[in-house]
Amino acid sequence: MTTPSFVIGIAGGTGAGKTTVARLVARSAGDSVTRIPLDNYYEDLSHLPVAEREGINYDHPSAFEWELVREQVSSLLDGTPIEMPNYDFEIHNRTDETTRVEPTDVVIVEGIFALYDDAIRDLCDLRVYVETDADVRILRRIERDVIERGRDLEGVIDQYLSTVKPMHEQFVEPTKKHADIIVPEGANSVAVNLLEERIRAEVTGTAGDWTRESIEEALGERVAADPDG
Ligand SMILES: Nc1ncnc2c1ncn2[C@@H]1O[C@H](COP(=O)(O)OP(=O)(O)O)[C@@H](O)[C@H]1O
Ligand SMILES: Nc1ccn([C@@H]2O[C@H](COP(=O)(O)O)[C@@H](O)[C@H]2O)c(=O)n1
Repeated sequence: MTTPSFVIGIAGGTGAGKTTVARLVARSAGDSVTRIPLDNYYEDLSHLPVAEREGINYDHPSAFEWELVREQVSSLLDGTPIEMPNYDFEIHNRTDETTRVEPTDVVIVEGIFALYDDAIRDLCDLRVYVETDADVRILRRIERDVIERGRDLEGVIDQYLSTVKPMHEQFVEPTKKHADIIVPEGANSVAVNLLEERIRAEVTGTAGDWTRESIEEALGERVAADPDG
């Protein structure tokens, strides 16, 4: 394993296709990639009855245990395994089990707020925002929440209008400005192939960042010095 790992943050609205992109990209790199879904880091709400947990705003940044996210991503980058929490959407809480995650060459942090927290964003080497129209996202979400997350149609619509949509506009969408790459629609084969290529280069040690010297070499001409450098 290379140390430090290469960290990719994949953000975007609910239903945009973040998980799909992360899974497709991770699939091609096998054991060299670890996926850290931010959903696993919703605050532990065991002290609240289920009925009260149903009413929580899960689209506000304060719903997440950021300290634990920072601590666990940093541990992986230091080469230390973590016990990642597991989340159950049907009971709106973590389960009693955790998943042991070993450090790997590439770590993908994925979730609506993957580009929100300054510290997590700073740990990312590549920041991706998956952008999909709101109407497509809500249609995808209705299907997924009813089939996979034990929700009913009325509940999904109420939640969308009361919290998901306004929080997306206030907190999620503005993080797009931090992205290096914007991926349209989710499973976009061109974007997924490019990300796979980049991961392959990281894993095989053939990736490189532009430096003034390498830009000059590529362009065959002198470039202005970086005022910060
Ligand atoms: N390009 C695409 N075209 C059609 N459906 C897609 C595409 N990308 C993702 N999906 C589907 O959209 C749904 C939501 O995707 P998911 O990755 O779970 O979104 P997110 O993690 O952003 O909430 C899934 O059923 C997924 O298969
Ligand atoms: N108990 C919960 C926790 C979260 N949500 C919703 O999940 C969405 C984020 O997950 P995506 O896979 O869609 O990115 C977020 O919009 C929360 O509203 C929930 O419904 N219940």
